[in-house]
Amino acid sequence: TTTLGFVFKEGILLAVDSRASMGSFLSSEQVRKVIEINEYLLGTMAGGAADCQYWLAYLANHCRTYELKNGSKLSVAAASKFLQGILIGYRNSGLSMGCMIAGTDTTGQHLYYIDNDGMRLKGDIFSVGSGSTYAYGVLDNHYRYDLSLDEAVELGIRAIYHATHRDTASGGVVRVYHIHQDGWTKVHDGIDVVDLHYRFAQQKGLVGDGDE
Ligand SMILES: C#CCCCC(=O)N[C@@H](Cc1ccccc1)C(=O)N[C@@H](CC(C)C)B(O)O
Repeated sequence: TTTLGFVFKEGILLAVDSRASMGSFLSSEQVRKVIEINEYLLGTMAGGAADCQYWLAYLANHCRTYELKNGSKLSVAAASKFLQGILIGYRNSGLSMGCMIAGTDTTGQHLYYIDNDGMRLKGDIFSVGSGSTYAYGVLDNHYRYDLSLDEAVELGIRAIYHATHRDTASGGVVRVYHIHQDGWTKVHDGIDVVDLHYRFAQQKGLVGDGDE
């Protein structure tokens, strides 16, 4: 998996791949690694598919229950802290989860990283998953706070593409979400990384894919 998120002047950009694997076996190219917790919160998944799916759905349920009971929404900080509390409770029990919780609330847009150790970090740029080192190479090189939405989308796509090219556990399609003050918008629901490969190869003037 390669997932990434960064804060920029127009909000937060999230981009993920869609591959699931079990060792060298490719179990899916269509996983949805961004969970739409509600219209103002998104979660990303990396690590154990079952662990991520279950606990992010559990968080979504908690957010909805809280809203119905209290007539107000949980902040991004509170929602991410709730997940952290669960993972702390299951420390050393074998959960494998590297998640981001990103969203908008009355104080603006916020991005958190949470993992199975119970680590919770607020930040401006994260990449999580087996391909994250490759994505950071692209992100750390080209990130600017002042990116326009189109530039941010382009950067997210490129960073995920390069990670899927080098990391065998990442691949499939790229999904991109934009979080802004009114909630989130799905920008791309599945760009095939093979198409991106040949598009970028063309731009580089590589006729084939480099191994003629
Ligand atoms: C579909 C299916 C089976 C998925 C098995 C399964 O969880 N694979 C994991 C890798 C893993 C993790 C821990 C133990 C073993 C195997 C996987 O593909 N994780 C990706 C993200 C999830 C959300 C799809 B990514 O992190 O590579």
